[in-house]
Amino acid sequence: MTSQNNPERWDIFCAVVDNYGDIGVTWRLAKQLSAKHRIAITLWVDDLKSFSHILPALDPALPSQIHFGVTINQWSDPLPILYQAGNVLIEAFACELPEQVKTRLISMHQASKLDPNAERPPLWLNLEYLSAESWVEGCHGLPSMQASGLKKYFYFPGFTAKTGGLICENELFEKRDAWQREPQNRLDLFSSLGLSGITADDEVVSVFSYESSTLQALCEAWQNSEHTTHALFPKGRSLNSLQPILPCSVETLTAGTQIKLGNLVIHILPMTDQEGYDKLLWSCDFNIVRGEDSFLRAQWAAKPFIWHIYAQEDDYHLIKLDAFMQLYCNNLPPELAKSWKALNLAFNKEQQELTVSHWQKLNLIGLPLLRHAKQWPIDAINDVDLVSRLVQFVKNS
Ligand SMILES: Cc1cn([C@H]2C[C@H](O)[C@@H](COP(=O)(O)OP(=O)(O)O[C@H]3O[C@@H](C)[C@H](O)[C@@H](O)[C@H]3O)O2)c(=O)[nH]c1=O
Repeated sequence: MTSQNNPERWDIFCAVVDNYGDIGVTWRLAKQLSAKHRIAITLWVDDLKSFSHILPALDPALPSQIHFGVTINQWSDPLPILYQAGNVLIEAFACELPEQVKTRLISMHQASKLDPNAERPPLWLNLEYLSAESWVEGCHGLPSMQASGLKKYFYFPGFTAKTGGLICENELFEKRDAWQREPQNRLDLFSSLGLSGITADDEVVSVFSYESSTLQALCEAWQNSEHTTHALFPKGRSLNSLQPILPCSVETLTAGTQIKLGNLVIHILPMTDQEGYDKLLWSCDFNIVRGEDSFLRAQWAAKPFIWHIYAQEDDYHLIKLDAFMQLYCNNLPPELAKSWKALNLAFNKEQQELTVSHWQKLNLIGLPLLRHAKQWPIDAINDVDLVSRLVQFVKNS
């Protein structure tokens, strides 16, 4: 089936490695291609159960269903639904395509070599992970010749004009600004999430990170600080690090639970859909985020943040962290840049005391950082978002 105004049909394949990032990014991509460009998108996902955590309306038992105009198919072996080649085929993050799909691509390729009128295979792209490293510009868009003679192109998201860009929906910033202009919105959101006792003057921090001993250190600092801090933790990995300071076992915590420790109130959040999570980021004073998608959404939220980067072998993630921090801090006053970088580095290296001391310094210089956080999305988008660049890339290929 194709969409009303656009005859194109694209397939996206996503294997959920662990966590929610792979499906989080591909789901945003699929929704935007469908909504903005009216392309008929089929998203094939191998783990619908994980997907349902960020799309609660999804029924993991169904082999095929439609949400936000996107057809979502179960990817199991063999595929429960016949793969019918469209115009474009995206494999997310180098996932290994199903045999049936590869066989189909090869037979289409061979047929089109013999007969110029035969249907051509779809344009095949591999969507890569986001990185701010400079080599990305040189690799974005390069083809790789497969043994079958087919070409696969590497599509690299990135922060500069020569990369594939960043996923950002139309009018996202206008919607965010309208939300943030009205202070009641955040209070209404908090109460709709079952959070009570948050007043307009309280500091609110969201925490969606991996396990880290620095979380305990930060919580202890908030506990002893002079003002009230509300720390919002979606049920998940970051909570494991708080066990030593919790009065009960982490396993018994459910959404809505509140734990008061001195001037700190820890709230356990339900996981919401992505639109709900965006609003949460817009509503907090500070966000601790991770991985790829929440990291980008924290930037679009125009609020200061710590990025807990996904750990890689030989500490390669620290190189990626540094590349991003250089870029993010380009237009920041040197002292502030130093402080924000030091905080992020200390958090990622699990240096507890340093994290706390840099956090405390950051509070003193909070306002310029907030101003920077507001300007950054406008600079980072570099005129055109990822989906627009991707559609153009496909047209030019
Ligand atoms: C907390 C929360 C998150 N989310 C979404 C936001 C994101 O789309 C997604 C989380 O994804 P990330 O922030 O990328 O973090 P992650 O740690 O879950 O994913 C990671 O997975 C690894 C396998 C990848 O290699 C990493 O690069 C990274 O993407 O969950 C919700 O929709 N609702 C929620 O309540």
